[in-house]
Amino acid sequence: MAGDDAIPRRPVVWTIAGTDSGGGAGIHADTRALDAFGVHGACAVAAVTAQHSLAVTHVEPVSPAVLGAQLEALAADMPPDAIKTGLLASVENLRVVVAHVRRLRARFPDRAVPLVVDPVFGATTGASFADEALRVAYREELLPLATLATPNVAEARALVPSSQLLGPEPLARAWRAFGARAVVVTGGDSDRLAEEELEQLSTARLASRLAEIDSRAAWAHDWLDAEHGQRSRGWLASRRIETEHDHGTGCVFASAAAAAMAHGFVAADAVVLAKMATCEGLRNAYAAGGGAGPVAPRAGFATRLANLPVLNPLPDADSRFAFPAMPGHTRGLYAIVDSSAWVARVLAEGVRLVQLRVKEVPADLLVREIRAAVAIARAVGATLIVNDHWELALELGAHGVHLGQDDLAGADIDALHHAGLLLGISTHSYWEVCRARALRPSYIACGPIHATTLKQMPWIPQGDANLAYWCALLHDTPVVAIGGMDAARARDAMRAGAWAVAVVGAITRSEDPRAAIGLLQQATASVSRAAPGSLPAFARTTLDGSDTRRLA
Ligand SMILES: Cc1ncc(COP(=O)(O)OP(=O)(O)O)c(N)n1
Ligand SMILES: Cc1ncsc1CCOP(=O)(O)O
Repeated sequence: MAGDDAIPRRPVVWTIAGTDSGGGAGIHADTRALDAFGVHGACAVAAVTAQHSLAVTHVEPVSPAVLGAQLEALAADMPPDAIKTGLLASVENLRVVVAHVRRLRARFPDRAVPLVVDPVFGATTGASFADEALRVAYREELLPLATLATPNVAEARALVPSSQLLGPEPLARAWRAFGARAVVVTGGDSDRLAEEELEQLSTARLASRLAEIDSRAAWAHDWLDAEHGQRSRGWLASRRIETEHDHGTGCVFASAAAAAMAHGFVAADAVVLAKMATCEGLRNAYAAGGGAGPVAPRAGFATRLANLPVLNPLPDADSRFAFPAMPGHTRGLYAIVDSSAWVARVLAEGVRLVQLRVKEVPADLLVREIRAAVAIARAVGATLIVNDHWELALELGAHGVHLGQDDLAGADIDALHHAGLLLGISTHSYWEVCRARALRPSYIACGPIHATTLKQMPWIPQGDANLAYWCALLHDTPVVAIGGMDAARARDAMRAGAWAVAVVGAITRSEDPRAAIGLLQQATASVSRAAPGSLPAFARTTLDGSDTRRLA
């Protein structure tokens, strides 16, 4: 039957996994996660299990012919926007999946057909689902096709020889070497004191090590290692949700990531959304049977700030930073200019938040420019932010620093914090927002909101809907909107909830900068935020993960 044009087509996700007679894990958990993302879940049963909340009593793979028939039926009418594999239970079934993924990718060369591999080698209740032959087949045949693999620490170790003492970081590296494009090792915070370590610790060190373990235990950590033009690596941490009902957590997490990929997100962003959905699922988990009840994700998971993880290079989730709040007079127009002369010009028009963004000038000129800009801004009580050059900003007395994601690793965040500088950080997507939030900056810049001609960027413009979403989600941090702004767009951005609107070209490339500044000031002054009517359930992707050309 032809589709109704008024009803949007939902992305299709195939889950190829096992049934759970108890309704907690496997395909049942997958379906709950897929529903929460508004995708259509189709399923191919690879194995049937008899289980309840306390034990698995029987596991039987379906025949390769039965699995193949289901996949062929799906391929004929509802080809996938993403695939997730769970319990496959036999080498033969794994090979059926491999053949189908290869065939689909050959049939749709223009899209990635993302594959999320959730290796199910055993149940939390103790049953083993995999022998050595199946583990080898995962390593050699399925993982080389994976867009994302989501093992827990035990599963990750099961494929890596002599890995019993390896932590999530080297394990993820090893799995990427097997061919998985991105890996998240879940539950990587099982930071128990190993006996060897116990023997070596002095009494004084033991107390602080135990305190460290205790504070980490309040957080659930997963190690992310992904690449999509940029490398995103680090500990994704969210506050642990106390519940005994966590059956199906791994299935929900992996299916949620597949659903996010079906919406076009790259792996790093998909993993953040998956963690948010899993957190929501744990909040909403319930009892069914005598053991752990099922995790129950639901729509709206990505609108709750408490579900948003932070992304840190170290597994210490409690940020030791809290950068100063933006002064009240910085609300509204944020001019970005490339010389101290321009700083003087915009401040003369009444602008009170200005960024000096100077690229590629000799070091002595840079020092002169920053020093002059600081003096001009201080003379009129305006706030001067320096882009990139954090050491000079510190040394020469700027009010703050703006850093891009690529600048974060090289900057001495402790020194900036200690000196009481304002800190702004650029973000363009979920994982970047998580990384920025780990530092509790003074503001988070979201961009590009509209297409910009200032520089080439890989990101799809976010638009006002994303901006409104970010402003609502990040309600504890001022959001600065940037990218392709003019007066009308600046007003819309303020209505969407932005603290300030950053503008480059509409000022510095204007034929009449004075008039342009006047219009921008009017547009950003005392605009009240629109009532949050229909905010999106989650932000639209800014890096199209379904586009194989970008991923290559
Ligand atoms: C307010 C604001 N937002 C974003 C940027 C961009 O910074 P960055 O990502 O470091 O890119 P460059 O400006 O260095 O090209 C900014 N400067 N200011
Ligand atoms: C640096 C930067 N980061 C995101 S968009 C952008 C460019 C903003 O310039 P313009 O206001 O001219 O579009």
